[in-house]
Amino acid sequence: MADTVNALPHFWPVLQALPTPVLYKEHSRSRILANAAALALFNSESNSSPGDSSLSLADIQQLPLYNADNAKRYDLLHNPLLMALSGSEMQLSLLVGDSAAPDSRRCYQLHSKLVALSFTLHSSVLISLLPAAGHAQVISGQLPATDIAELEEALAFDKLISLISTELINVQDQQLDQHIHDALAAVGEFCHSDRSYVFQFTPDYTEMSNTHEWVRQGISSHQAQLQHIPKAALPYFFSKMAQDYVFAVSDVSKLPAEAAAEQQEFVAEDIQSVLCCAMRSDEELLGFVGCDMVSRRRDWTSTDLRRMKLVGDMLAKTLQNVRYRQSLQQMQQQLLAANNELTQLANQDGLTGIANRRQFDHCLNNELKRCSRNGLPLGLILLDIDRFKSYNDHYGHQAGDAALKQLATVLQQQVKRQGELAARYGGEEFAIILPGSNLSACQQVANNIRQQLAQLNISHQHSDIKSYLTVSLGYCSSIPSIQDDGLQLLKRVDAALYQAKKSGRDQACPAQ
Ligand SMILES: Nc1nc2c(ncn2[C@@H]2O[C@H](COP(=O)(O)OP(=O)(O)OP(=O)(O)O)[C@@H](O)[C@H]2O)c(=O)[nH]1
Repeated sequence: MADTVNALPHFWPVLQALPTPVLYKEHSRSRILANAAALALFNSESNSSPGDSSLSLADIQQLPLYNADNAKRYDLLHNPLLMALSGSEMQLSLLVGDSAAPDSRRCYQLHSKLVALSFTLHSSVLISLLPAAGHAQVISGQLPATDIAELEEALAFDKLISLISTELINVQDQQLDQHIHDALAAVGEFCHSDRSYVFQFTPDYTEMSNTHEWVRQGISSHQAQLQHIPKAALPYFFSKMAQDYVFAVSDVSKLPAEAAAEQQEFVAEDIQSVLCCAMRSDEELLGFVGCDMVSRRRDWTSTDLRRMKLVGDMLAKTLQNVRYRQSLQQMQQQLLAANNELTQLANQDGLTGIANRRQFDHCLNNELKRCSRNGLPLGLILLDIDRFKSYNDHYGHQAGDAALKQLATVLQQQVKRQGELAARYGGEEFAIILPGSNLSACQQVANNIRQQLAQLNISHQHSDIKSYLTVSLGYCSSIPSIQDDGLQLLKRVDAALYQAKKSGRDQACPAQ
């Protein structure tokens, strides 16, 4: 993944070195950073690899946290770390430690705060655990009645889903995979399944691929083999999914005869029970989310179904959002490219391809202001082909067009520096803007143009000037004042061009 995604906040080394366990979670990221003291505290329960300073939501859920007042283990619904990570500011005592050895549990004071350390729009959460003096008195709690337990479990699941969906609402494209993985891990842990996964269908519903997977420790993964599975390989599954949007099998050995291919696949993956729910958005079947039981069989209940459907709906909306966003971005890029093309067309002369009058006016205005601000001279050359009417008359309009293009190429070669522009001013008249050029530099450019045109030797046997095509040029240069406008400058350079014509053509005259 890109460095920017994994990059640690700049203040992290400070928190990392603190002797106090600290957790830090940025609003827009699923990752929960844990400093060395926190990793040491949670080490035995965390799945994090050595050297990794982050924990997942699933890691946090597994931590053995106990209420300091009654020594009861916190369930998911009341887990203070999860509550703090979802944005509740709090301060409370809790016990952390071994479930088998109550005496080894240590008491911590949990402080959580919403902070804006990373200058993002959204707050981040900073949690610290200060060791508290002594153990709280352990009170043996009573087991809750079954219906309360069920209610609590249902509430806990809803809380978990709301936590995950909050993460998914703001998910950035490059974080999507991590978030889906976190969601699958949380669902897998919560539903006590051995695998949980997401498959996506191709838009024509002829193939499916296992795009995301979570597996319990010790359970084998089959994701690599479950890519591009054609409809023909698992016809029963594909038709069930398209028809019912659910595939729930409590005992795979009891699948009907027409599901022989599916049964063979389930046996190969050691699956005893399987539950899959469609991910649908706007009636489109995007894929499905599912879970497997490997270590034991399980009779799926309506609650299991409801939960899996909830997760499927949530992931479908997320995937669809990402797709919308991607197609919107694509459309924006196409619009931008079309816009650029239009702007270019609007500023280009159709015949010669150099700047047109519109771009010339715009550029002259800008350069006048820029040179006036910086006290720089602004040079301007105006030129006109000599005896072009007779050229057209004798050689034809098409040959005239070709000559205009050749001249434009010569002019374009003169402009190299930033702000310089060669343009077709109109008809057979051209202009060059030369910011920063004094009168002698302009004269130099004008002479270059005459020389290069002479070298091209575009035959004009009907000219009374030379036997080839020539141009007359007027040029001027001055440091513009703030009141100067382009019109005054053009009048001066036009008068110089008129002078060049009057003096016999094929020459360059400076403005007075
Ligand atoms: N082939 C072609 N000719 C053009 C184009 N635009 C203008 N012209 C021609 O340019 C010629 C300009 O002629 P005039 O303004 O009479 O000037 P001239 O014959 O060049 O003579 P002087 O400028 O006095 O040397 C006209 O015949 C126009 O038709 C164009 O896009 N293509």
